[in-house]
Amino acid sequence: MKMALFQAILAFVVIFASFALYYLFIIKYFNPLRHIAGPPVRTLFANHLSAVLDPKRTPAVHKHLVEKYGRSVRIRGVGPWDDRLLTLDTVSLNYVLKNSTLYEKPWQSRRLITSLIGCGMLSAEGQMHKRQRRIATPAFSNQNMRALIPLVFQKGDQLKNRWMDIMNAGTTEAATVDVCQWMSRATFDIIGLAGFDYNFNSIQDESNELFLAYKEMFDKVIGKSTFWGTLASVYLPTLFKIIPNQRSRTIERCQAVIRREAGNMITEKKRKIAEGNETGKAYQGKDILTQLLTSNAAIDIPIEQRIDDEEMLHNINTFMFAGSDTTSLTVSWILYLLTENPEMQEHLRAELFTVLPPTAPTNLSELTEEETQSLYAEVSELPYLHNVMREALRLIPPLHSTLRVATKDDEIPVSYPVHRSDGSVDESAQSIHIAKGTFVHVSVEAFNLDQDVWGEDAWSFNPDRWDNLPEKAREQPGLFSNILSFSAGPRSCIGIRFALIEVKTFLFVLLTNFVFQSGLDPIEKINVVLTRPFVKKQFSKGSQMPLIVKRFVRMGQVPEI
Ligand code: HEM
Repeated sequence: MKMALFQAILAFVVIFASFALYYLFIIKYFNPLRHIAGPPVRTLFANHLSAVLDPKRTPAVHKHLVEKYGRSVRIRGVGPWDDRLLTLDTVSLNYVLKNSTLYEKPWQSRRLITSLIGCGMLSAEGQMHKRQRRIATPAFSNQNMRALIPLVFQKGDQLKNRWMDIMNAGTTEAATVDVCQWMSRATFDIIGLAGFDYNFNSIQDESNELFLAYKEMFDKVIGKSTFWGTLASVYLPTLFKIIPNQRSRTIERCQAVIRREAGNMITEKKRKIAEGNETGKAYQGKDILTQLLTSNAAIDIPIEQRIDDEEMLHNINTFMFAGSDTTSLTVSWILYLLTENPEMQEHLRAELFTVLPPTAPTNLSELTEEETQSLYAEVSELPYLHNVMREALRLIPPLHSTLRVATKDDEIPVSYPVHRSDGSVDESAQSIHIAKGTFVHVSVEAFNLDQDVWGEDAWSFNPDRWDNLPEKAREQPGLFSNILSFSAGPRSCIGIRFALIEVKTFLFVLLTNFVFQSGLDPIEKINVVLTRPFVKKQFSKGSQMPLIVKRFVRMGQVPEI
């Protein structure tokens, strides 16, 4: 008996050791990427992840990599078994993003997303993703997005009034405001109402249980997680089920609240739709959930193409996750960039006032629906506002980079010479051979900041560049304005129009009422799932962007009391 046990343990140790040896020392010699040049790896477990993911370093790192190793670079991922391709070649990037069945999101990123928000559109793959995207697409139509505009103005007003209250409570006309936190509350409110007809009311008061559950899950778990903690949760999920830690307990607790509340939303909506069908007065809900349920029930959708309540719930979570912080960060970074460039802030404010009728009420949400639509139509056409927005999205894309994995052996086309690991340069290379299972690192930021494309000043904030783009930049593929901030191809951002309405409306409302100035604390960019602002040396306090906000008084106008 003892002998058998000893043999079993020995066999386990031998098998484990063989696997470890194979993954640590041998597998890399089978990876075709070994022929591609890349930066050295100094120790067995060293990697290049922080160098290519830290937005404080990446512009210089990418520049250095291109100069030294060309535009197709082999980098080291988590360990020696994970040599990946970092491509800074537009043709390769375009190919990878457009061929989304060949280049999927890796199971590791999908497991991480799924563990938080379920298998909705962000993490689903294959037929499941196609089905979900098809059902959701009508909800993001132009018409539905137009219907959103009055709501965004209303939330813009609420935020403005809260800030006015903060100023009125103080002795001066200025206050230090954590723009990032407030914007996050505003975008939560909007996605709650526009997405599910659910009022988080978080601009007014942060006590809603569902709001707190989302906030806690996203802020405390994502915003403060460590690299190794995240890695452990991806590779050893069962371990945390058996021995839960604080992170897994928080997620479980928050998810229970979310499941209960989101489940109620689905049941209630279905009831309203069914009631409308019975009474012949079709339910007119304009929110995304109603649209999803309606398009899911459309007669031209075959039964097997429909999504069930569980997937519906995962997509509610997905919209909360994908549709709130991305937009609030965009507005926050724009305001930050405008504090760094006060003359641009003034120029933009002057432009915004050109479309604000002098007779307009202080609260623009008091305008009629028609007036609001026509005001937004003018706002959306303002050229400098558009330039400021796309320049900020170019310079600080909320999603710094993303990852894809090859689902079979493939040849990725290239448009630049390929540097080989033996030091030679293959000027006539047409493609790079990539093995099934290899990761491709897609750097959104590197694409947007490429000096070869955008010019020497590519790393600086210059909204005027959009009036005279270099030809190379004009030829860049991308879903929006030749940049990659909303990605490209079948997995690109479905909420882009939603986001643009929010960003422009908030800038309009806030900049016509306030002047923004840098706070006392220096802000830095840190990549925690998204590129977030932190006060320097205050990482443990979570993402924040304290700016000085002053009431803007137009000449001849008396400030509100
Ligand atoms: C400025 C704001 C936004 C930015 C910069 C942004 C950016 C992106 C990017 C880069 C992706 C691709 C992710 C990847 O490849 O891993 C994406 C996907 C997605 N976004 Fe956005 N997004 C924004 C706002 C929104 C909003 C407001 C919504 C919803 C209301 C939304 C919903 C989604 C969804 C559902 C996906 C997954 C699409 C799919 O895989 O088919 N996003 N977004």
